[in-house]
Amino acid sequence: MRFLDQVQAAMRKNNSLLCVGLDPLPEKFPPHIQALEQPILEFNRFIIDATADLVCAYKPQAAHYHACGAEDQLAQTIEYIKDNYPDIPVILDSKRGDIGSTADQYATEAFERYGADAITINPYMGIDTIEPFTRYEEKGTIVLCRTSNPGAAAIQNLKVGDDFLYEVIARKAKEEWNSHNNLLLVVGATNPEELKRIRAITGDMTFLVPGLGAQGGDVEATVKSGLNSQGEGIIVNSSRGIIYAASDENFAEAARAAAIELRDQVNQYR
Ligand SMILES: O=C(O)c1cc(=O)[nH]c(=O)n1[C@@H]1O[C@H](COP(=O)(O)O)[C@@H](O)[C@H]1O
Repeated sequence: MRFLDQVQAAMRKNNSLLCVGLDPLPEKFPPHIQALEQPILEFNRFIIDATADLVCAYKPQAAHYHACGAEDQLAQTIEYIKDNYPDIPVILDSKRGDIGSTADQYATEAFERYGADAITINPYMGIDTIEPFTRYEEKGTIVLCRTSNPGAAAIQNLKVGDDFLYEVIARKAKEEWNSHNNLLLVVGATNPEELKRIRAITGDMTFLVPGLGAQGGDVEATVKSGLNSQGEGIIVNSSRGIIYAASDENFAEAARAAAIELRDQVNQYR
């Protein structure tokens, strides 16, 4: 099934626009998990089992695995989701971007080595660096448009003629880069005004919206600015706010409670 169909089916089945980010930091795990041979995999399994009926996607963040040499646990985490919760798509967040021949390798890594259903990429280098991902028609390619971080505006809100740079990206994504109908955009929840402008440019395109929870994005403003005409079109991510809701032996129950709370807050404004 194509990524966009998968994510929409999961949104409807679980009545949820929530994506849980799997951003492991072993020092934040409860001691009994830290002591295990594969702590990241075990931690992720608990989080996944506790939240799989509450989400429309999972998003492992690649640097959190690469930094501690845990690529095998990233692969096993994705395998675990595929084996146990095949209806929930996996977004590999690695924000790739390089010349075409190198991008080919990044696409092979994400989609074939890890079996991810979608990847985040950086569009800075242009169409020939995006195409190696979008040519995997069943997969989702999620392009950074207006990111959630404090420094984003200094670049992404530069004026290009009458438009902001992020608006140029949004327009190109819709009109030039989406020939396989499998492109999405990253738009941070910390910027509801920008989210509204990008929605106006892109029609019903789907966005990955990180920045709620730890980064302080406003749920009501995010949902009201981001929804498409179907009352969907946003995959709302929270990582730390859910997976580190508690760091004692009840961490999985706490993660579940935090996921329910955010899912319900989002649904309240749909
Ligand atoms: O592409 C992303 O996922 C992303 C884009 C963006 O603009 N801002 C952003 O925070 N992210 C990622 O989303 C996650 C947010 O984590 P929390 O702030 O803990 O919810 C991290 O994995 C970030 O790398």
